[in-house]
Amino acid sequence: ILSSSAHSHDEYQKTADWLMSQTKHRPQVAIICGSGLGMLADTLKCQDSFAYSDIPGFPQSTVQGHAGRLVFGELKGKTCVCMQGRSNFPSVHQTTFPIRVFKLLGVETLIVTNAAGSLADGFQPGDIMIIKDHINFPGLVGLNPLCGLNDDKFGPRFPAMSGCYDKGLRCLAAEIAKELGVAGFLQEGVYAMVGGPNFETIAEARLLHRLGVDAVGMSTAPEVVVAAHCGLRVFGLSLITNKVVKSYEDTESVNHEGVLEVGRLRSHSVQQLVTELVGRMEINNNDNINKSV
Ligand SMILES: O=P(O)(O)O[C@@H]1C[C@H](O)[C@@H](CO)O1
Ligand code: HPA
Repeated sequence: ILSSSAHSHDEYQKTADWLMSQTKHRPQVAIICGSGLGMLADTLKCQDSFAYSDIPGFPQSTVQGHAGRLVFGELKGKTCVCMQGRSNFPSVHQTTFPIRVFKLLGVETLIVTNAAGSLADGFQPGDIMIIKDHINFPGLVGLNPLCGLNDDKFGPRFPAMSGCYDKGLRCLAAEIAKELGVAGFLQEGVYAMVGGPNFETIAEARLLHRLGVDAVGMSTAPEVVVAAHCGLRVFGLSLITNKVVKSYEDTESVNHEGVLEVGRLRSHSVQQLVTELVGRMEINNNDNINKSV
């Protein structure tokens, strides 16, 4: 993360141009599939898919449980691009590189999903949390993808982040969850990104709990910051895969395999929820390719 350096506008444009030369799809919605949630990409119709390693300039997936493919296709009548796997730990600039490429492709809405541990007392493993807001701990201490020279073509130097998780989409998702019969394990709350890769100590977990964090993970906030900066509408879901250990009496401990296992158990519901949301969300005409940037 510390060795990050910003990309030039041309680098994003080159990758976007390459993708537009390889696929006829012009996506309106981009979906980042977190750990164990990558199957959504397999359900896209009329797919064109690309290994990250074949896409000029694209960061590689480094997290176990993440496939490392960019998949274009149709979902419920909307053109989507899915990241099947994210790269959590190279640098914040590399991690967020795809977001600006999506903007240049004409995407207007970003959906992010992740696996997270819960701090909130009422949350259980298997719950799905609509992200209401986030605390970007790495960002607060300067590990922020917007650090460095600002690219005014994407957005302002000092962007607002209040309201960066779209309220309309959050309400729509809650309605859909009721209809799908999954409202019983739907939550809404604050996601905190920590730097990882180690899971929290008990003292850290207690601190996060006292700060009002409902769920903690090691991703998502940088992508959302870059998306909000360039004017994308954002919706986020955390799949709660474990309770974060907050007591010295507790003998359980978290591990990544357990995170992936719960991810797999609930992935179908997350997939259904995202699919319906994409189907029902309103999209402005897909005519913003290269307009505001
Ligand atoms: O991409 P996500 O955030 O789902 O990746 C998972 C959750 C944590 O960030 C990390 C450790 O389990 O992997
Ligand atoms: O407990 C956790 N802590 C941090 N990241 C996570 N990702 C899944 N579970 C966790």
